[in-house]
Amino acid sequence: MQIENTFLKVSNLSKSYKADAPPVFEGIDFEIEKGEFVCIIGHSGCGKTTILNVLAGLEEATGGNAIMLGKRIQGPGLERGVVFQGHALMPWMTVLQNVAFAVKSKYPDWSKEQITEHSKKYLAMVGLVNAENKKPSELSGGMKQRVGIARAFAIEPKMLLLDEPFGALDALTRGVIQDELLKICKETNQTVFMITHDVDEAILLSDKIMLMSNGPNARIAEIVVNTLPKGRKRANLHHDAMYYPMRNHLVDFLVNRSKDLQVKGAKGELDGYKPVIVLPGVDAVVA
Ligand SMILES: Nc1ncnc2c1ncn2[C@@H]1O[C@H](COP(=O)(O)OP(=O)(O)OP(=O)(O)O)[C@@H](O)[C@H]1O
Repeated sequence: MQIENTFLKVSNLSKSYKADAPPVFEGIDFEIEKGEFVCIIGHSGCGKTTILNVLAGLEEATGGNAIMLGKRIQGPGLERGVVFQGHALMPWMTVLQNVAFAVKSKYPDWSKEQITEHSKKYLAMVGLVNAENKKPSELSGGMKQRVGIARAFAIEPKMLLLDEPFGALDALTRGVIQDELLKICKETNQTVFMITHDVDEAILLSDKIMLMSNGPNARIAEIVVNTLPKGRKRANLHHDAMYYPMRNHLVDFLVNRSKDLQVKGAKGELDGYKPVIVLPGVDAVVA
């Protein structure tokens, strides 16, 4: 089977938490290329976090598999960095120590100086040089989230997994961190899988947006190609001619179409279903 050329290939993934209940999701197929930024959107409970946890190796799928760079994902690994909504910092460690701890796990042979220098480089990237000796309890929510991002980037993961990392932040802080994330991803050609509920965030950041139908029996219903040119800026995004076709398409899905597949899935009528590939404002084709 020729899988080595695809960075990440997810095939026929399904998950059931209870044997006597329908699966949360099933028949999940998608691919991510190196350097791609992919967002996933869907209503609460369709299984987005479960998929991310399978990719992180924190959860086992019931069926199917996820293959990254030719190797099946099994268990957590430092080639994948995760940022959770709740930032999960170690409260007894300083900002620098939180990042350095992760760096030491990834590069156990490095000297203390190397680890410190590397950690500081990533703290600088997220604008936290002056906070390196603070404890998490002394930081704002936005600062904690930046430490989580610096920590995830500092282990130089091949894939970054972001579970609504900005969900709890105010709009201003969120915007600043989104800009930082975009900049770092561009500089490092980072591959990203990100869960968000915010369609504007998805339009700003992503190369493609996967839309999940409602659970149980959730599917990837559509893969929407982001037709807005790269180099996007929050301030003028809404002036782009592609912005409203894109935004309307995403919102229409969430409001109107997200339930459509659920009924068919519950009747077992979706065997072999492939997501529709959509280019809003341009065209719609079935894969
Ligand atoms: N450990 C678990 N045991 C049993 N059921 C679970 C477990 N984790 C998740 N579920 C169920 O699986 C379904 C999908 O949950 P998941 O958190 O993956 O959804 P989600 O799309 O990320 O939701 P949200 O947008 O609200 O975060 C939900 O119905 C949830 O109750």
